[in-house]
Amino acid sequence: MWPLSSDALIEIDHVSFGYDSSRLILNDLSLRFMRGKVTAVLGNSGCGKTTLLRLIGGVHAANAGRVVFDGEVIDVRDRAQLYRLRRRLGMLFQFGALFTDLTVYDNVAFPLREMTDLPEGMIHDIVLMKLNAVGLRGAAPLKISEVSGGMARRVALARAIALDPELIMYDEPFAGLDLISMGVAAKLIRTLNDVTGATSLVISHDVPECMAISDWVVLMAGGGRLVAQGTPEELMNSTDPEVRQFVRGEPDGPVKFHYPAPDIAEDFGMTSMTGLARGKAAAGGAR
Ligand SMILES: Nc1ncnc2c1ncn2[C@@H]1O[C@H](COP(=O)(O)OP(=O)(O)OP(=O)(O)O)[C@@H](O)[C@H]1O
Repeated sequence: MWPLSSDALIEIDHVSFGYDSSRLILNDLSLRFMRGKVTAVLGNSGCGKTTLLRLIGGVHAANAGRVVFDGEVIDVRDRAQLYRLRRRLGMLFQFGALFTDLTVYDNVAFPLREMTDLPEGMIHDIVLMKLNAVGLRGAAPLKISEVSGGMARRVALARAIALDPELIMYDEPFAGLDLISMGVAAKLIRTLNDVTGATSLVISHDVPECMAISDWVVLMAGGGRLVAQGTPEELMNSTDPEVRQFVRGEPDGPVKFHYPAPDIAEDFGMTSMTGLARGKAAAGGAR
């Protein structure tokens, strides 16, 4: 069911965007991210998922259309508005982007010290509370260089929620994690969303994890094209060949293995190939 606009914290309204004029990355894209929900944006590498997060964060301006945050159209030229909106937003980057020389504690304290005038005593309590929420209160004195990749991801999550954001954006939160750490991270995203009442936006390639924790799933393809959206159940049960191929990770389907290329015979200088040879070459994968 297409969500109502009043329930949306973020609205992407007919947005087109390209880093340069020669190629559109997002093409007339319209989406809504609902308050209090976990929405996953899935799609192949390069389809524009991170770009979409950048537009929501006001890093880039849309060439056409509007990005609306809680009823306010984001205007990247309005520094005061951007500062205000970014205060309401927590971002978990692909590889954590932590300060490796600082302790776990100081990493989480960083945004509180930078963005607020809270006394150290209060910062101490908030940091330990956030670390407790991700199960790492005991790791507070460790340096980032001393913790595992999965733990570092959880520290980054504690830091992302330090200022109690209304919107938490996760860029590839499961990348590079082993299966157990992946399950822990996925469960944490869901739990933190529900406990804090935040709205979460997860971009990822990991279909099973996203299906397990999301209320709504958006599937994008190259050129920022929206393939489908719906509940995880709706997408898992979809009969659309493109959706099926993606959610089931099938190698064959409408999404081609080969990047567009000239005819194989032409590339190998075999323009006079027999019909049989052509058939063999095609069976070899030139789909
Ligand atoms: N700063 C930039 N300048 C120019 N082109 C860029 C820039 N950032 C991304 N792109 C291009 O925009 C396209 C979309 O990139 P984007 O990172 O949004 O995709 P993605 O879906 O997040 O990919 P992935 O899943 O691999 O992270 C890609 O073709 C990429 O090369």
